[in-house]
Amino acid sequence: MLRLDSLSQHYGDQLVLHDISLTVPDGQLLCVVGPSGCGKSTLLRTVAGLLPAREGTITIDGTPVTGVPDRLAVVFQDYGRSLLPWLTVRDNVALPLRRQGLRRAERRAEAERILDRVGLTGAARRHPWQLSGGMQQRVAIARALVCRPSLLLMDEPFGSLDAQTREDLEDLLLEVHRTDRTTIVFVTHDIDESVYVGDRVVVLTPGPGAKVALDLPVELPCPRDQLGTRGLPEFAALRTRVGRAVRTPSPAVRPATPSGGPT
Ligand SMILES: Nc1ncnc2c1ncn2[C@@H]1O[C@H](COP(=O)(O)OP(=O)(O)OP(=O)(O)O)[C@@H](O)[C@H]1O
Repeated sequence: MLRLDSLSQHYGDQLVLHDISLTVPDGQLLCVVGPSGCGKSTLLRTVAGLLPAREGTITIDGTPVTGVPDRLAVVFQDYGRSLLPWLTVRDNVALPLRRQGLRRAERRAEAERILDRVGLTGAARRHPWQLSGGMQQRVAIARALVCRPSLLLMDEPFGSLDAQTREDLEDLLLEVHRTDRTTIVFVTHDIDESVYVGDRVVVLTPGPGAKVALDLPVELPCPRDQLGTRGLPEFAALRTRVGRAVRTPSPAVRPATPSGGPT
């Protein structure tokens, strides 16, 4: 379980996040949305242990986050810079396995297994620059999954992809999540995307000093379907609530209880 207690964050004297408390139960896919510049990426960087919390605490299964936690993986929007161009796709994906002491053949076999899973069978020997943007982001997702993370942080991972590729990768993410039940914190500025992929959507107020404006369970039927789910009246109602919260921030609300598990 990921838990944020009264978390505040600053850059120098600039207050970015103020008094954020959230509990994310194991296996939940939590989406975080909010106006540009409110501090969504800062929140993820703090949870990832890349920035020390200025005030408050973050714990994972009761252990305080004081550096980059074990079994954490992060996927960023900028796949072009996160993959190493001189390595093959397979070796990019296998890279995190070096720390686990596996032999090269074992690392490669595991990487190929994950590549099959993300729909990149046959791409193992190519280089990232020989792939489309969507394929490169699939490689980045495969690399994040190869160590079987217990917590996956995603920072606008599909933000620079075209609409069709984005939908394909949203469905890939949902499929992976349905199978692995990894806890995922997914930052997006896309309100529809947050409702489509999330078990729960948290909206932050504009900064400085962003707080939780809305904490909303998403109780849409699973498995989700791009046309069917987005056509549901419940989807439209949730999207409207999230959209209103993004545009007209309401006073901070109490966080959802841990019992609000995955749908
Ligand atoms: N390394 C940094 N040093 C100083 N200020 C920073 C740094 N990174 C971000 N900021 C500032 O902190 C605030 C929050 O930035 P952050 O990137 O977390 O917001 P965001 O909600 O993810 O934005 P966007 O939706 O546009 O990606 C902004 O005012 C930004 O300018």
